[in-house]
Amino acid sequence: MSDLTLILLSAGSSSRFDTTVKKQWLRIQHKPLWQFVADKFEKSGLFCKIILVASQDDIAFMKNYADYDFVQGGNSRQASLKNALLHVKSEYVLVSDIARACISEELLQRILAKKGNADCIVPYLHVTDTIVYENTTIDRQKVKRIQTPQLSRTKILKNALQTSTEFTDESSAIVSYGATRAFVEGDENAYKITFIQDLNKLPCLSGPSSDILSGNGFDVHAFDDKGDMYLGGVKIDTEYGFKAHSDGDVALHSLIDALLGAAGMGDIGMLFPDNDVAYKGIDSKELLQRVVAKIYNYGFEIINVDITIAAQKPRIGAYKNKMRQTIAEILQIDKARVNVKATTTEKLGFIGREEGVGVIANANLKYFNWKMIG
Ligand SMILES: Nc1ccn([C@@H]2O[C@H](COP(=O)(O)OP(=O)(O)OP(=O)(O)O)[C@@H](O)[C@H]2O)c(=O)n1
Ligand SMILES: C[C@](O)(CO)[C@H](O)COP(=O)(O)O
Repeated sequence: MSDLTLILLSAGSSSRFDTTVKKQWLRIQHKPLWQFVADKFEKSGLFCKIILVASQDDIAFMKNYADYDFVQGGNSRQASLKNALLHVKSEYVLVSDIARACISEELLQRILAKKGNADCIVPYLHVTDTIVYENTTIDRQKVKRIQTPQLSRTKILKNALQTSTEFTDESSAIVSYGATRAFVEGDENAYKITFIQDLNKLPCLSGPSSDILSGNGFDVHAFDDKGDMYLGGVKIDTEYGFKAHSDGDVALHSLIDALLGAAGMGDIGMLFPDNDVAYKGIDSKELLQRVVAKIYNYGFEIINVDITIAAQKPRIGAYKNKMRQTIAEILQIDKARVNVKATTTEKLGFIGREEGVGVIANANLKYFNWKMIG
């Protein structure tokens, strides 16, 4: 049985990456980056346990992809690491940034070959540029660029992190604690994705699949003889509204389900339960905005949507253009890619009897093509 646990840190918010997608959700074919990295480590068969640290929201979605041990992250890299360490019992722990996506077998073996030589084994690279610190040129022979993965004695690392000082890597905490660090040669390919331009430096990654992912949504709301009516994000001029926990915008609810369906993200009730007071009377445009943010964060782009409103009443024609405009703005796509249709049901069924409205929607997504940028 291995005495080594792997912790993959994936709870960052990608603020310096500065684009709509979080870097851990870039796709390699269909796989998110975090899964691509985790699967590669898992294949080595070296670990008794693999822990993925991620945000609470992400974990809910990550579970759809793979069965790793997921642990909720904290507000800093170090806080995330401390949360993960609570679940580590093995003598040794290897910690790596998910953002270092191209870790070679050779680098891993170089690190593991030194196991036991020091409390922390660290890969590093030489510096070849001139280094100026404030206004002084310093001896670059004495400077090292530190990478991950880093191999630590679990007990020492846990103790070293019992401090309020924030360290940017494990080895710095361990040295500050008075324990020992040994270096091994790093690897330029183990580059950390920090800025969008770093996507140029990842030889081990192929781009995302160009498949189109489609989803559908269906929702019905009964009329209420009081209240305001909202449909497709637009206030409709009626004397009646919809019975609902939210504002009852059945068109946006159907569209949300279509988007979630295409992304494989469940349904509206899972995200916004209708017994949660937080959503009482909520503007459905806000719900759509939250879903759209997730869709982009998780590495998707929206190609087009199509909505059919089945209503004997009210008449929709005069509002269609405003609905398209409103929805396009929230989805951050051209109005031309948002289609809204309306139909009666020829007086048949509950819609024909003017008891309520039903809406079906379709959405098509593709993956964010980071290869075009990188
Ligand atoms: N609260 C945090 C912050 C960072 N990380 C992880 O630590 C690694 C190194 O962090 P960095 O590259 O800085 O990622 P982000 O924090 O996402 O980036 P930024 O600082 O630009 O927001 C990443 O794999 C990141 O997911 C983490 O697990 N928990
Ligand atoms: C741990 C690390 O990758 C070593 O170089 C680096 O310190 C992480 O820094 P970040 O600011 O959390 O990306």
